[in-house]
Amino acid sequence: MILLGSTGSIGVNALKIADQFNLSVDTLVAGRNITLLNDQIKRHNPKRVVVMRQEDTHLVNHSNVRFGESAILDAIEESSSGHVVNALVGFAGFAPTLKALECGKRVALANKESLVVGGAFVNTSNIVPIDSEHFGLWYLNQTGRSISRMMITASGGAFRDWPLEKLSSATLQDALNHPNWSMGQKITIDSASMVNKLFELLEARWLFGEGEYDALIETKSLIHALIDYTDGSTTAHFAHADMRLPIAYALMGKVETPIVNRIDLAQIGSLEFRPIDAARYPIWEIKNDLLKNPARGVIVNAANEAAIERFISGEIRFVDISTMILNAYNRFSGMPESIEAVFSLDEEIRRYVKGLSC
Ligand SMILES: NC(=O)C1=CN([C@@H]2O[C@H](COP(=O)(O)OP(=O)(O)OC[C@H]3O[C@@H](n4cnc5c(N)ncnc54)[C@H](OP(=O)(O)O)[C@@H]3O)[C@@H](O)[C@H]2O)C=CC1
Ligand SMILES: CC(=O)[C@@H](O)[C@H](O)COP(=O)(O)O
Ligand SMILES: [Mn+2]
Repeated sequence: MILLGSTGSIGVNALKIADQFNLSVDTLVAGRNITLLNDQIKRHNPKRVVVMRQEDTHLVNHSNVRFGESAILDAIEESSSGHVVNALVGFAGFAPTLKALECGKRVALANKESLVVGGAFVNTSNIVPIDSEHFGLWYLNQTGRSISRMMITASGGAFRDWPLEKLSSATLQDALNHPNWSMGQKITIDSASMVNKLFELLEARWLFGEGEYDALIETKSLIHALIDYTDGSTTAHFAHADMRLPIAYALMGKVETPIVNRIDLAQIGSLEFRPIDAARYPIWEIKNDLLKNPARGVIVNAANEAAIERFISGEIRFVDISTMILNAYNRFSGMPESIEAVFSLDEEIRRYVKGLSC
């Protein structure tokens, strides 16, 4: 496999599955964590390595090391492996997804931003999602029965139990305190604002087609997806919160050995469900409009990434992230009609959000 983002949360879990099932690792792509990358190189012996910055290349223990965005695209093209795992974070993952598909490779896609910004322009038949909710929907959706609605669950994120009036003082450290999952910084912030769930609804729309999609909070993250059938029954996908399960399926298609322990419901005792409230999660206001106009995902994504950058640098508050996304969403009414337009709209919106005052 060609593993993009090997040193991140998904990348590390993908290599655990590679270890468990003896899968070969052809290419490793990482950002700045060169110490971990060197450990991975020693263990998995890839043919080529790409890192983010030129100044880090001499620190990498490999004879074929390159750096930067275009080196990632070259590595995908050169590799004889037919499998790309895209675990890069953010819009930076979009061009590699396009390149992998263009080269006819199968993409195990954790980088949900690729579908959020460009779902209208990619053929998803060569994409397998690495996302617990979409894995759950896929897992349930093997019956051929007539479906009336697909539901995904949200944990509610770091602030689900905070008094609303305290949210304006939330710090970066507070936002990173996810109740159930251990993940990278950006997606953990997206969970706290509920942007992650908005993205996942779009992701589901592109992967499974038009239909009714919604989300609700399940506070323990033990149920990941539910399917309502036309006959009135509902099925739910339960599994412990561990990404090795979706990753194993995305890498191998079929899994017949235990990946996670089964859930003991008697020990769990109870589950709690809550609706997603727009007073706590203001971006939820645009859910229905966005699902009707999914190509507008690029606006939300660019505004979100630009606002998160400002939040991390201490320039704006956590609550300003949602305000800035809504501002951009209302200001830019257009919809991209090509991949080129996705890239230019992305840039335009980032510039706009960087200039917003709050
Ligand atoms: N974590 C999870 O459980 C889930 C994540 N996802 C999605 O998967 C994607 C990855 O998430 P996650 O693993 O949590 O994120 P992390 O931040 O943990 O990992 C991101 C990875 O990308 C690398 N990277 C970042 N920028 C660059 C760049 N410019 N060039 C090369 N490498 C780069 C990082 O390198 P380094 O660390 O070395 O700097 C790291 O290896 C996101 O889109 C997320 O939404 C989806 C479902 C679940
Ligand atoms: C592990 C995974 O799939 C994440 O996308 C998870 O769903 C994030 O948690 P939230 O439910 O809090 O968004
Ligand atoms: Mn998810």
